[in-house]
Amino acid sequence: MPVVRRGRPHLNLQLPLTKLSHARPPRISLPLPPTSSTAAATQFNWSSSSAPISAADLDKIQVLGSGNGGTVYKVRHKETSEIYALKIINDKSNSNFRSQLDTEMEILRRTDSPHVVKCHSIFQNPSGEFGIVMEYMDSGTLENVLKSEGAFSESKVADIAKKVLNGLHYLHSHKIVHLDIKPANLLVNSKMEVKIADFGVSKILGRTLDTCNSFVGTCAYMSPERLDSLTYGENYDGYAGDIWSLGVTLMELYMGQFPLLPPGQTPNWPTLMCVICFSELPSLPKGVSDEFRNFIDCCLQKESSKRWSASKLLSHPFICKDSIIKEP
Ligand SMILES: Nc1ncnc2c1ncn2[C@@H]1O[C@H](COP(=O)(O)OP(=O)(O)OP(=O)(O)O)[C@@H](O)[C@H]1O
Repeated sequence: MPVVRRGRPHLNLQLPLTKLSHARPPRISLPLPPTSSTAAATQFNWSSSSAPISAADLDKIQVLGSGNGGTVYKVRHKETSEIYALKIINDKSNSNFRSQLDTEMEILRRTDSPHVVKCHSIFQNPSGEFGIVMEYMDSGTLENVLKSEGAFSESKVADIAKKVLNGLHYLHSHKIVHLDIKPANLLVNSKMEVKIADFGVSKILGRTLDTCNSFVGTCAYMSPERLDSLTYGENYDGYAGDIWSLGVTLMELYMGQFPLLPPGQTPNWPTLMCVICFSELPSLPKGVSDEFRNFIDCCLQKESSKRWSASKLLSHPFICKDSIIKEP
């Protein structure tokens, strides 16, 4: 793969528009079961062992990273020696923050898919901090793998696409929209499993055809209808928004750099807006298969209704063509 990852722009943009802040979103009404009280969040446990995991059961080994939501540690269970990732979140006692945190925890509680990072337990410390005990993904994020190993081959991108699409199909069929699909939110392990993580801005929709109106997520991966609410209106199809973000993500994995801007160009709001909403999108370089090119076209349709759904994309020849592309 000749593409070298050069001058990748910083993608977590700080925008002057309050609507596009990467911070947790404004309060949203969600059709959640009655679990949003602190008592409900105090202790949840999914592990097969009967005893719930709490902070006292875990030794911190190292910090894995920190984001807007909190700090993630690699931890070891004192009794079983099992390794987990523990996300510690301070309850900021802010209703918007708390509402979205409840959603994130509710999604983690509800989901059980090999393509979504597994949550084993959620607890709350007496100090008010929340702890989310997740499966540990030992190769980190796809963003980090890209940084350290460079661009992926087409067949690897197809494999990743299939895994992420399975995860999105699972989420979408459970009426969950992720809203922040990007390499930094896709975790990998040494078995080459790829799992969707970080539901910090996600939503649970009441009905399949519900639309979204939250303006959070990482804007470089946002679809035209999310970026340009003046033209497209305030409501959008969050499912189709996730498919757009997947298309940008897969192009980035193949090209080794953020694909919608020339190498080295720092993304800023007007440039992204021009490229994503008003210009012809940059395409994949020469040499890729027709199936790959067509797959990306199906994801990056500017009109959201023309984008393929996750379930339809799972039958696209790019995903089902193991026999066509062979690793050298
Ligand atoms: N289950 C996990 N296994 C291994 N590493 C993880 C796991 N979850 C998170 N990490 C690491 O911790 C980092 C921080 O994750 P976190 O979800 O808190 O924030 P983020 O995605 O970077 O930011 P934000 O929440 O602001 O979007 C990730 O970038 C990743 O490197």
